[in-house]
Amino acid sequence: MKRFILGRLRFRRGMILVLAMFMVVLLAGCGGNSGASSNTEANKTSSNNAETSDKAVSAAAAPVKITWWHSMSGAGEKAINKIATDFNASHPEIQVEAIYQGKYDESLNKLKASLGSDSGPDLMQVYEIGSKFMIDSKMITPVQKFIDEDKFDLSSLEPNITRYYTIGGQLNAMPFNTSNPILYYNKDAFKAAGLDPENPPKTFEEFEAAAKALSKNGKPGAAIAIYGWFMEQLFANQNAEYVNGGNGRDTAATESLLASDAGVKTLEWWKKMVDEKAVANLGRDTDDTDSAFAAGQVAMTLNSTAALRKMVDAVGGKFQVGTGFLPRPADAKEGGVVVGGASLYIMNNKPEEQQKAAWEFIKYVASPEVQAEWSVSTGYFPITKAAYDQKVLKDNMVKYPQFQTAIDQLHASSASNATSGAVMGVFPEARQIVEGAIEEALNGQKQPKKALQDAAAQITDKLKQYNETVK
Ligand SMILES: O=P(O)(O)OC[C@H](O)CO
Repeated sequence: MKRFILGRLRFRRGMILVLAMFMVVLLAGCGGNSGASSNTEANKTSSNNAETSDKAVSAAAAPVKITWWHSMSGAGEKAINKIATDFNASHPEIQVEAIYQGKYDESLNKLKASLGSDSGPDLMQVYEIGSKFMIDSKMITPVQKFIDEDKFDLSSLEPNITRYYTIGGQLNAMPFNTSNPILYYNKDAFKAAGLDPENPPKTFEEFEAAAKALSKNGKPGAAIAIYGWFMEQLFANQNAEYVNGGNGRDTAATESLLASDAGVKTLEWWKKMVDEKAVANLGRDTDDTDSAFAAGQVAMTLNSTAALRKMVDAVGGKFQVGTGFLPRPADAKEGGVVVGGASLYIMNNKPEEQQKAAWEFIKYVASPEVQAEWSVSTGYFPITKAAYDQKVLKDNMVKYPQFQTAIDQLHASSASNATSGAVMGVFPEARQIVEGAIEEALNGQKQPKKALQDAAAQITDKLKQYNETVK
């Protein structure tokens, strides 16, 4: 593809330069022996022609412009802007404009609103749970098309990552920012509470015991945000599927399994800790739990590895930040985490030249060098194994060994439909419904099982409606 675009531009540029040089030689020849003034004239003419040809070159070489909508703020946005700037500097034939469009939900809604017009982007970052919707919408060109045409080698990509985005036998989007949820804990507070700072809790039971030990005078020792992603991950960590149809991967999901044993066990555990005042309920936003953790108000929390750079910076050495795996019930022997974060889609309503330029950019973003820098600047782990050989990543691991946890957790996850992640077109809505159910249970409005059953019925209903529309 790059060869195609570059080839066309270079051919045009080359032809213009050859013509310009021919004119210069011709005019210089015309000046002949006519002395200094004639030479000056010839030089002028030559320089005029060169100027004309430069203009022609720059007009002919006008870069292909592509817009990239993304949802990264803070450290992520800074890193994204750097990627785009560096790419533009090294690829003058393509210019990428990165535009922040709000959090994942918001940017996807903006994309939906842009459908039917060409006001949308060329390249779109969509969170993992938007995958099925993006495919069913038929508004994308699967990256598999470019991979095949370009014979792009996927072998160095993390299989656990491509597994998530391989739906319908092909890679529809290129993974970009990949994460999983980890435990963040305050090593100093652990020491003070008589807990082992080098041995974070691994099970639900150990987490509860640690949270109690860290609680003081009715002030909870931990906080967990009401984030549907955690429920999804805590299911996978018990190797439990979230929807039927092999987690929606074998056949289209028609039923939510939210109220199954894995869900009930998880929500009962969570509610018990809130009732015991071992875990604080600070609402849905992980920014609030992060702030409480960074301020030393709670000593354990859960969040994406994507928050790691920000967290380490926010704590600023006030205490030692420890990281651990996401806990699971002691009797759950298998499972693992699902790849979170987002991937990049090429929109199919843009001219072919722009789609190819978007693919060029994707390849750059997937390179070991860019992935290593991206990982160090954020906490997302690299999509390619080759990034681990990059010095910048190696140095960062030495300085911040916490960055290793999510990678180890990813590699420790067993491969199954549960850990590949659920697939459903109504996932964004389903996540909101789940968060409502968790709230109802934690606030005591409903028993955990009842809250989950009601939510599961709503999701199943949405799945039914959705499946009707995509038939
Ligand atoms: O915060 P991120 O980017 O790690 O994403 C978390 C979830 O996967 C979003 O659905």
